[in-house]
Amino acid sequence: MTTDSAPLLEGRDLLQLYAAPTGPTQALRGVDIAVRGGRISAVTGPSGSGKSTLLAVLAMRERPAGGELRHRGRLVAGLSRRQLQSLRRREIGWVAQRPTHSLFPQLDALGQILEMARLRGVPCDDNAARASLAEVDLEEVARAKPAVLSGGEQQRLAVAAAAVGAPALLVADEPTAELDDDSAALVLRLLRDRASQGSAVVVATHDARAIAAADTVYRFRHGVLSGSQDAGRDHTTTIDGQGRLQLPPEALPLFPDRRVVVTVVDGHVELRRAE
Ligand SMILES: Nc1ncnc2c1ncn2[C@@H]1O[C@H](COP(=O)(O)OP(=O)(O)OP(=O)(O)O)[C@@H](O)[C@H]1O
Repeated sequence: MTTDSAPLLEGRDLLQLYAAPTGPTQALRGVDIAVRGGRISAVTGPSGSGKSTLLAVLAMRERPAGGELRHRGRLVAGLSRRQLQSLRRREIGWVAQRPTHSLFPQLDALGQILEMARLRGVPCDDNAARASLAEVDLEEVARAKPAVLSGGEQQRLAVAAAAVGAPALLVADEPTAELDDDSAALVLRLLRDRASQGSAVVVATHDARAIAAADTVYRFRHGVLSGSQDAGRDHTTTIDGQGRLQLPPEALPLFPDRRVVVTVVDGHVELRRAE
């Protein structure tokens, strides 16, 4: 398990470029990030802001065009293809934005779990695999292949498979996007369980349910990390006669132009940046 003092992954000045008809798109522009075991990190921001790109770089599916990524202190760029392949297979769980992209089309749900365990070198028999499916309420489709599952079932299966054996790094792109509240709660509980077993969990998300479940929220804008916030820090403040309140200093970078959308939900108030 990675402790708080030693990040599992450290990205410095990460840059990613993609070719586009109008010239290169800078999908990541100088991103610094440290990812630690035992925590859920949520990466959020508008569509096209670079969330998926960051996840692909952190999961070592893409090499950054610039900057450096270290894994347990070691430069990822210095790993051989074989080392990288073995690291990805054994230590990194990946849930693609389209869940079928991280599933084996020819295997049924039970087979997905067993195959992932085999690749990862984790002991797993049929009973253990069925227990993994039960965590996301998929026991009844144990013999179904991805093509016949609903979008939400595919998504839950992709998360369950990626989470087999609590990999050191578990990266999931929009893991709750297709899910109703009950299913989202199962997935978020599973992610929390793996974090408590030591996994560093990183999700890209627009989903308030996933953001609320995270320990740290990173906010992205135009490929730049515009702020981060640790959960669980309560601040007591007063509201004046006109309804004004003072935000804590660390909340201010979340509202660079000082415009805020205020929503009253279920007896509490949410503040978010006006887009
Ligand atoms: N393979 C690619 N080729 C070319 N451009 C790409 C590629 N992948 C991403 N981009 C561009 O890079 C930028 C960041 O995209 P990315 O998918 O990382 O954003 P995102 O925040 O995950 O968006 P969404 O919330 O819509 O999934 C966008 O401008 C996108 O068009």
